Amino acid sequence: MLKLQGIESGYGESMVIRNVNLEVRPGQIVCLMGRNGVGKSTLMKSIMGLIKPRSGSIHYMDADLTSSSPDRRAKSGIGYVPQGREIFPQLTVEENLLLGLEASSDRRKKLPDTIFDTFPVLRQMLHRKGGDLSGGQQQQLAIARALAPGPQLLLLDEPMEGIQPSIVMEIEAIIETIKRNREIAVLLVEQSLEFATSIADYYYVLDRGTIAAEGKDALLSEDLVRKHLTV
Ligand SMILES: Nc1ncnc2c1ncn2[C@@H]1O[C@H](COP(=O)(O)OP(=O)(O)OP(=O)(O)O)[C@@H](O)[C@H]1O
Repeated sequence: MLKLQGIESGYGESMVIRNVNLEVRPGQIVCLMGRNGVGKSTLMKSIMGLIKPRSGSIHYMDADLTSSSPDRRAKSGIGYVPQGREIFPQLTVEENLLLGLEASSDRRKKLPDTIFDTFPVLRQMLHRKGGDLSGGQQQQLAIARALAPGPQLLLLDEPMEGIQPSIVMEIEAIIETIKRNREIAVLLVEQSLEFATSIADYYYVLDRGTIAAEGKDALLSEDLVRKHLTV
């Protein structure tokens, strides 16, 4: 459903992503791994159109999105949770969630009830300001906001970063539920090898902007981990 071919992108003079080919199939959980600074977030932003690739193509569900705006990509059914969450701290939880609906293709105005079944804590906090939530609750809000318009593909950039272990488990459980239902595909940037290898249908290891390894083996070889993943 998502296919990147020969993607090159970067900032100003510096090229960060080089010749990346990557695919996500319907219902798959695909993990993108790699050390800090290798370009994982840059690749996610390129998929979302927040950075314009210098070459290569991005296809999603038979459409060529290579030159499309971020808004068009979101309306095509790609949800995005950036690293650092980027919720609106001055807006209430409800207002943050309603903003997520802007990305729906059918102009839906009402939040789906399933959002609150998945994230019950958000129902209790509907009228609190986003900025007053804990880090873990903000992450849940960011994921809920991305799910509200009903995407078929969810891009999650390090959702477990900087949150307490009990919430990590909740977020892992949400990703596991998504995997069980197979209705949404996920491209997940994940630092925890243990979780990534337990959940991934397919993985890519990025090193200095290129794909250094890929596959579907649940267990990554020690050699590969030492070469491309350990600090
Ligand atoms: N806005 C920017 N302007 C210029 N260079 C940037 C910008 N954002 C990131 N970079 C550079 O691009 C390279 C890749 O960064 P990126 O954030 O994509 O890596 P990452 O793999 O996601 O790392 P991390 O796990 O630390 O988030 C780094 O060298 C970084 O310094």
